[in-house]
Parts: sequence; C-alpha cells; structure tokens
Amino acid sequence: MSTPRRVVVHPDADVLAQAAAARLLVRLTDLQSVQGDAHVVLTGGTVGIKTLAAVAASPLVDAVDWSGVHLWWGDERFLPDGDPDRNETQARDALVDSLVAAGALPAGNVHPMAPSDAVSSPEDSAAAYAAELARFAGSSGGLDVPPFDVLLLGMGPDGHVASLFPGHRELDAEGVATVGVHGSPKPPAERVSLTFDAIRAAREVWVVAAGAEKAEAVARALRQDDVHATPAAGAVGTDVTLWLVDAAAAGTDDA
Ligand SMILES: O=C1O[C@H](COP(=O)(O)O)[C@@H](O)[C@H](O)[C@H]1O
Repeated sequence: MSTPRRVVVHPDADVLAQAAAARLLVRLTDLQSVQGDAHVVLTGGTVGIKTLAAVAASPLVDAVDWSGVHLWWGDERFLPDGDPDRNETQARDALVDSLVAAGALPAGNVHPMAPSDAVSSPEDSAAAYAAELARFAGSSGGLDVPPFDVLLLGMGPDGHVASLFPGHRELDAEGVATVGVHGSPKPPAERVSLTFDAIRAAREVWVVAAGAEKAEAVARALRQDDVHATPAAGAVGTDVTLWLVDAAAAGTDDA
C-alpha cells in the first residue's frame, strides 16, 4: 500500500523548519514549471507553524506564483473564527494573511475548515469541507479531493497526525474525505480532520516532527506499527512519503 518512507534528519527544530520551508518553496517553483495550479495541505502544530513562518521570511517566497497555489488544511480545532488555537488563525498569522495582503495569494485560494461559530457541529464542518474539496477534485476518479501536491502533517507525541488519534474510530473511516472528531485527548475535544483516504490521495506526504518526546512515536511509525496505536504509521503519499525530523525526534541526539 505504500511508497518507501524517506527520512531526513536535521540538527534541531529551527533548522528543520527552515529546511522544510526551503523544500516547500523549491517544490512549488518546480511544480509551477510543469503544471498549472498547485494544491498544498497545511498542518497545525509547533513545527508546522514554524515552517510557515520560515516560508514567509524566505527570500524565495517571491519565487512562487501564489496566484496558482491553493491552501488547504489537514485538520482543524473546532473553535470560533479567529480563535488563537485554530490552526487556520496560526497559519494566517505566520504566512497566509501577509500573502493575501500583498495581493500575491487570492483570498479565494485559501480553504479553511468552517469554525464553530459558522456551523453547529464538527460533522457539519466536515461535510462543508468535503463539499469544498469536491469542488476542486481532479478527474482521475477515486475520492473527491483536489490533486494534493504536498500534504504537510505534524505529529503529536502519541503518534497522532491531523486529528486522527490513537484508538479513535475515525482511523477506520473509509470512502469519505473528512470526519468530525469528538473526545480528542489533546484540547480542544472537538475537531475536524481529513481521513486516511484523503491523506493517502496526496502525491507527497511530509511529516514534520521535532523533540525527544516524539522519538518513540517516530520509531513506531517508521517500523509501520498498527495505525490504531500509531496513526502516523498510516500517513503515506502516492509518490513520496517524507519524514523531516530533528535529531531529538530521530533518537540520534546525544545531548
Ligand atoms: O493538535 C494538533 O497537533 C499536531 C501536532 O502538534 P505539535 O505541536 O505536537 O507539533 C498537529 O499536527 C495538528 O495539526 C494539530 O491540530
């Protein structure tokens, strides 16, 4: 079912974020030399947001034609619009709003999940997102999602990716692109997430993880543990599955 996982180890979280940002910017410029629109799925989390800040600060940010880039989210915390804990809010602050304000990124290319003050439940938000994803779906059949070029995922110390948590029933969702999530062990309890079917439709999946507290989960995921115990083990792309980690998360940090 999977492409081989490639692992790149960087010295620390800062270098990891800088390198992931550079990799994303180069990937986008490469893609734009051979195709029209590019679809990127953003992640929340410490390294995910640090990476977006590094994109914003890079001189290469202007090498990308952002008018041809669509931004999606892999998961969202089900909170009111503008809540500082929303992945959307943090991504907007780190990168997205500056690109929109500069006129580089059309506001319509930004596709957030509906917040809790716009819809009444995580399920409603998930359904609305599935419909938005379907509007941009390719013609290749399968799940109705856009042709995701790069899908970024952070990973929690418990091995969760997006809002797919160990032992939760959403891990087994099939034939749907999105799910509402209740009872998340990491606050807030209510969330919205892409499913594994949607994640695995992406050409390239990049998992970014830093810190010694994630080393055990990284090791379990890389030895392809059961996804019910370590959801990150199930995150694979159709062409590339890339793990971008720091030395502490790789378990090679002697410090
Ligand atoms: O809650 C979430 O956590 C994960 C990982 O976050 P981190 O701070 O441990 O890096 C993140 O990937 C996910 O998108 C987010 O909603």
